[in-house]
Amino acid sequence: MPSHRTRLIAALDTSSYEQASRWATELEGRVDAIKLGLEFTYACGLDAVKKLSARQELFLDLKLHDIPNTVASGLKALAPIHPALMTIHALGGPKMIARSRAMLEEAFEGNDSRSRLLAVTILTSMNEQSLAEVGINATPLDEVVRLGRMAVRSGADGLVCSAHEITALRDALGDAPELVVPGIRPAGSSTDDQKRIMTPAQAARAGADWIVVGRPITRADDPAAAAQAIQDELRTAVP
Ligand SMILES: O=c1ccn([C@@H]2O[C@H](COP(=O)(O)O)[C@@H](O)[C@H]2O)c(=O)[nH]1
Repeated sequence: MPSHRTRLIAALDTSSYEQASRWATELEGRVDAIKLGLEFTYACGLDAVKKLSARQELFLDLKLHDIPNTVASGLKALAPIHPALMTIHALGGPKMIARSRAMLEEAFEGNDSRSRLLAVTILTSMNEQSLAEVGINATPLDEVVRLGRMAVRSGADGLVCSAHEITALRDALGDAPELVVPGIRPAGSSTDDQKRIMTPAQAARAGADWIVVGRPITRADDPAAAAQAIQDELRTAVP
């Protein structure tokens, strides 16, 4: 059983700067980082991302997926925001991942706190059937481990995966890659569009470095209390 602390990231998915700012304020001290993604960034822009992340650690989840030069150049443009974590899609392949990592090393010039590169494996909204729909005839588990090995070998600092794949990824890759885990649902909450889900406690016991929780926090009547309940669950899950 893992002994390290699983940290909580709140996904602030909204197109409203005021709403995101309210959540960030309410959640300060109750979450370990905030995640801003496509909705907020496209609607509010990168200056708003920078402003909102001034007080808290930032996971900038833009899931870049393009040819190697375009993705690496995109990351270079994002580097001045200095997110702790940024995402690209593992399916972009080894050259795209290697160029991205090299670009981050260059942009941060050996700075120990450079942004860390996460490769998204298989989205947690997909199951075996959805993989078959895009022509991948494999289980999510096998596909995540296959992509995870390739991504880490190519330079990813960590992976985005579901909690169901953590044990297999640790067996294959050891403790070093940072595993960031969305698809988290406290017992009894709506699954929404997520398919490969686990509770915060289950993900912590499996060894997640970070869990990502959006709607169970942001749609709660009291987001701060919802986040605190998840932190309490994480703390008691692992002795
Ligand atoms: O495979 C993935 C990759 C990223 N996400 C992101 O995490 C949050 C989850 O939000 P919930 O409201 O808790 O479902 C969301 O921002 C996704 O873009 C993911 O869910 N799965």
